[in-house]
Amino acid sequence: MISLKNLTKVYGHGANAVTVLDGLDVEVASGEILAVVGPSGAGKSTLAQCINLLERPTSGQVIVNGEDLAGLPEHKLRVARRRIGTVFQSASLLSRRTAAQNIALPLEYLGVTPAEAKSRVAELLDRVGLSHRADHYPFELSGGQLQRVGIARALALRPSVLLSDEATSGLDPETTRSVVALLRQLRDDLDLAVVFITHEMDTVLHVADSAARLDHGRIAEQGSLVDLLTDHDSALGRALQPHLSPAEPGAGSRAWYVTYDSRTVPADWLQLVSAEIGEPVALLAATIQSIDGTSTGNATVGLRAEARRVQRAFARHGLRATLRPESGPGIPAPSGADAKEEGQLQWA
Ligand SMILES: Nc1ncnc2c1ncn2[C@@H]1O[C@H](COP(=O)(O)OP(=O)(O)OP(=O)(O)O)[C@@H](O)[C@H]1O
Repeated sequence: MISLKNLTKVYGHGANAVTVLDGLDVEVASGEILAVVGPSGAGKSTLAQCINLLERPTSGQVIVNGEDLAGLPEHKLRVARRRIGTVFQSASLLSRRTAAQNIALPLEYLGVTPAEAKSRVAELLDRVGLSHRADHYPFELSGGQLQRVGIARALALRPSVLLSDEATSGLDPETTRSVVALLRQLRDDLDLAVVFITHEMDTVLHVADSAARLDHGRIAEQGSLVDLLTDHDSALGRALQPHLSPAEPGAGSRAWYVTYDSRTVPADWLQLVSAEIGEPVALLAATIQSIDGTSTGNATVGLRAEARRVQRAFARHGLRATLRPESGPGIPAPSGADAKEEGQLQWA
């Protein structure tokens, strides 16, 4: 497991000081993949460098298996760093070495005997599905294969933490899927704590168990994927949902944005809500996925019924509905009790 406590990184001094990471508290258990997302300049690369101690944090702790690595003197840090394997965006392999020789590098630095290194490399190549490419040079490998070699090399010294710094960025969707599947397999087989830093939101849904959003050097939000996706008010949860372009509601109907607000939404909620409100629910857009066996998702639906009735019906089945702001124009304004109620509603 890895935990970051009050992790802070300041570049420069005095009037030129820039606080790039500002008191981060993050914990990743063994067997968990945490995705860290955030816009450009949020501090993701700096975080990666502080986690693998290529940069010393200005203050705070990087605790791996109970020991604070950030506080270690340089000579001890070299050894302690082995507990964290890093996979970079481009696998950065040595071009004159074969896949097997690249994977062997960390073992050579450590002074492992050639026989031991050979057997460990063979085991790692097998783990990443590249035994048949052992003697190939980087220029003979595809982007996905290069990343697999990078992953094998990162695992050579049996780390307990794997740091993936934009490791799937720039790969095509199919290759990304296969690298993601490999990371999940390794997480399970080796009980790794994985920190997966990315700017690609759609990859997060496929790879992570939990996610944290970094913004201006602070953790703006974090939680398990299911919690984030079933939290109607979570900006990160909403950003993780695939982007949809809903159809227009019919004349006289209003568009409602509906999210799964519980882990126990019945599969036939559409029929149930429709029966309860007493009118057919028009489905304008929807995305539903299963995360760890829990259904999550959102839908945009069109309904004529008055607001409170709609919200109650959805809430009874573990869903939360808010009127979409764009449903206003062209749609008759609510009157009477409806208008009063809707003044109290939160726009999606
Ligand atoms: N060595 C440095 N000295 C001063 N400022 C730095 C240094 N390294 C990074 N920064 C600043 O820290 C902030 C965060 O940079 P960082 O590269 O960590 O962000 P990022 O989230 O990885 O961005 P991107 O997704 O564009 O790579 C930026 O404002 C950057 O200018």
